Amino acid sequence: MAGNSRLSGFRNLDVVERRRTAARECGLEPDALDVLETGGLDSEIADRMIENAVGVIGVPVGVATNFTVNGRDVLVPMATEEPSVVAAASNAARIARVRGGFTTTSTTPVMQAQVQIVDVTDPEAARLRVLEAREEIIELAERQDPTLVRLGGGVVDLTVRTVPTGDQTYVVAHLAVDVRDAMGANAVNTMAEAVAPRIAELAQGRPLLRILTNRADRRISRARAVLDAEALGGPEVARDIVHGYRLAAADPYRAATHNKGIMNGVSAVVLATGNDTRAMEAGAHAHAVDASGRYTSLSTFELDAAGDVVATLELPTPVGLVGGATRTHPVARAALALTGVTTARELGELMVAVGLAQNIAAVRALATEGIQRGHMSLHARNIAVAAGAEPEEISQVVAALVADRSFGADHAEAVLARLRDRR
Ligand SMILES: CC(C)(COP(=O)([O-])OP(=O)([O-])OC[C@H]1O[C@@H](n2cnc3c(N)ncnc32)[C@H](O)[C@@H]1OP(=O)([O-])[O-])[C@@H](O)C(=O)NCCC(=O)NCCSC(=O)C[C@@](C)(O)CC(=O)[O-]
Ligand SMILES: NC(=O)C1=CN([C@@H]2O[C@H](COP(=O)(O)OP(=O)(O)OC[C@H]3O[C@@H](n4cnc5c(N)ncnc54)[C@H](OP(=O)(O)O)[C@@H]3O)[C@@H](O)[C@H]2O)C=CC1
Repeated sequence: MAGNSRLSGFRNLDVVERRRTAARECGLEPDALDVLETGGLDSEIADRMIENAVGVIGVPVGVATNFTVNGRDVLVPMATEEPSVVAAASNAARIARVRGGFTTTSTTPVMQAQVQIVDVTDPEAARLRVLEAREEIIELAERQDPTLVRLGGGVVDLTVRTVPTGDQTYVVAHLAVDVRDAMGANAVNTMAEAVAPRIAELAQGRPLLRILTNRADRRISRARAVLDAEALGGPEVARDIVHGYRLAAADPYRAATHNKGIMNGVSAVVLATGNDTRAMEAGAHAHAVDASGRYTSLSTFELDAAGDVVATLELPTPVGLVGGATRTHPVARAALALTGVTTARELGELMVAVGLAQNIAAVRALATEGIQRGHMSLHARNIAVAAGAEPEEISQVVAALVADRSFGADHAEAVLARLRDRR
């Protein structure tokens, strides 16, 4: 948690000053974020993390300001290669703050593993035979992870489905497990492999796939924010934001982009905290398919009786504070310390608040001046560097590109050549 996340002028500090300021606001030691200077990972650690390691890739980590979540200020670490993402999240958090920021809730952190049984002659009866052994199967599963059970987690449910396919109907058992502060994939996969032979015996079939489902629809985090119409730019802007959302709700072509904007924020926090970006993305896009099978918007925007915009977002949040790279990656540890979260649920809720902020900023820009002014002004620094600008030339090239509202590579090279000619 931060004492105060409303750090106006934070952007004008240099990188070291920003680290010191963020650490101070979050009550951390002054050097607590210094590991971010180098990315925290050398080839030796990398070699222990993946196979055939040949090195590491750097990704910038920024801090989003202005966030209030459930009445408490928080500074948010975001790892992203995309310009304007951190600015946009901070911008929308500043607007949401006017009406108290983000309110979040979440379910118990339940992940599910699937056990597929093939070659079953009587799948409907097999389903019931497996359910009749519910207690025995749950006990066998929980024996695999005494730590989790000791921490108050463990199996919360056993369900069995029959899944008809072209030539046979599979029996598919689901183990639903409260994984506490873990992402939980390894934990539930171990359980699934342990119980599969017994389930197959009961079903009188052959066990095949035993793996978690990334459709983590029993582990949901939710965020809601009221956006003051005046702070958004006035009642017309508020109405146009809702029109922008409605297109995403009705049209899968727009929904994919709308949801990508949400994931700009979510994935950046997932990556900064050493969590599994693919699991989060898979869960989110599966959740974007509605009951009729149509891909739609993950968020909603409505006008309330006062004419303010109320924005909501619900997402599966398969993320942890233990396991995976969360404790082995030094940057992940520093990033988690910055957030001050103490449970995986709080982390998931924070991610959803950031996703909603990102979505609000993008849709507001699209419903008003368009995305290019804000986004390209910040991306112009990359364009200037790609055109060959030296550090002392970058700000002049950026200023010219923004003034000309022209961001092509040829134009940047021409601006740079003119600048050098004038010297
Ligand atoms: C870019 C802004 C924020 C400019 O917006 P602005 O109104 O020019 O900014 P401002 O200078 O008035 O500052 C307002 C606040 O924004 C923040 N801010 C502003 N600039 C900075 C900066 N340089 N560094 C750090 N923070 C910045 C900062 O919090 C600041 O308040 P302060 O704290 O200073 O009092 C705005 O235009 C915006 O929100 N645009 C949306 C950009 C966006 O969504 N980018 C994502 C990439 S595009 C994409 O991939 C997704 C998309 C768009 O396709 C999704 C979709 O279609 O839905
Ligand atoms: N499809 C997918 O998404 C897949 C993802 N993965 C990967 O799995 C990894 C995550 O798996 P995960 O199970 O979280 O990792 P771990 O197995 O590393 O961590 C979970 C274990 O940590 C121990 N633990 C200690 N403290 C806690 C606590 N407070 N809450 C919960 N558990 C605690 C538990 O038991 P104990 O101490 O006994 O270990 C638990 O089983 C990620 O790296 C992910 O990329 C893997 C396969 C598939």
